[in-house]
Amino acid sequence: MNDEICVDVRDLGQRFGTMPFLWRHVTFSVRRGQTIALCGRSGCGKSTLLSIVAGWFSPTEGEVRRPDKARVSWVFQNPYGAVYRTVLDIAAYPLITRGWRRAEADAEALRVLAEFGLDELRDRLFAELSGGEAQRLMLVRAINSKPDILLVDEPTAQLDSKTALVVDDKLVALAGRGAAVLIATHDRRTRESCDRVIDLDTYSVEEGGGDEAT
Ligand SMILES: Nc1ncnc2c1ncn2[C@@H]1O[C@H](COP(=O)(O)OP(=O)(O)OP(=O)(O)O)[C@@H](O)[C@H]1O
Repeated sequence: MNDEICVDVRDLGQRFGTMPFLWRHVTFSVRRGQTIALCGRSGCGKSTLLSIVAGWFSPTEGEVRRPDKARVSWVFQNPYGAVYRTVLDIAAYPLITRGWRRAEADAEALRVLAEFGLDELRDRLFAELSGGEAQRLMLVRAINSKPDILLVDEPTAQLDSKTALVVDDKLVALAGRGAAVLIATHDRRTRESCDRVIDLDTYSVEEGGGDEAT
């Protein structure tokens, strides 16, 4: 696995209208294999930064560089769409779009669903899932799209602590398979599982996860 830079954030600043800047001069890069936690109080702009990295809108200042053809996948707090499709359909879909045959895609999707404790829900409609189940399903879908860059917003917010640990482990494992992973989180354990913590409140960077950056 190479350690190519997948996300290169240079001197980023964001404000909405005449509001004060959420943050300015934010600079960091994420290599394949790295996990980064974005932290800070509610409203400090974690989701906004993820959206800019995803390319959904241009920042007020600075730029985000990504390698050409990098595959970006995201798991956001409120997953829209797919409400009347089944769990298995949603999990298998990214494999089918990558050229897998239906039966093989279903088998692989079921395998990953089982890792997240969701295989018994295979025939449920998305609309019938709890918040935590829906969040985990969107994570399975993102993993099955084999992203170079995975952006995740509050992956453990709606989960019990045991399930949250499983999700933290999966995110680290995905990075281990060569993805650059950025996670917006309030969860101390998620933060501790990451290689680096970026605190958007104070805008500071801490290597090695763990203690709160001050
Ligand atoms: N398109 C927009 N127009 C105006 N204001 C916005 C827009 N998007 C976000 N904001 C504001 O920018 C601030 C940062 O929002 P954001 O959702 O990024 O915060 P967050 O750190 O992810 O919060 P939380 O931890 O509660 O999810 C908030 O005050 C929000 O209301």
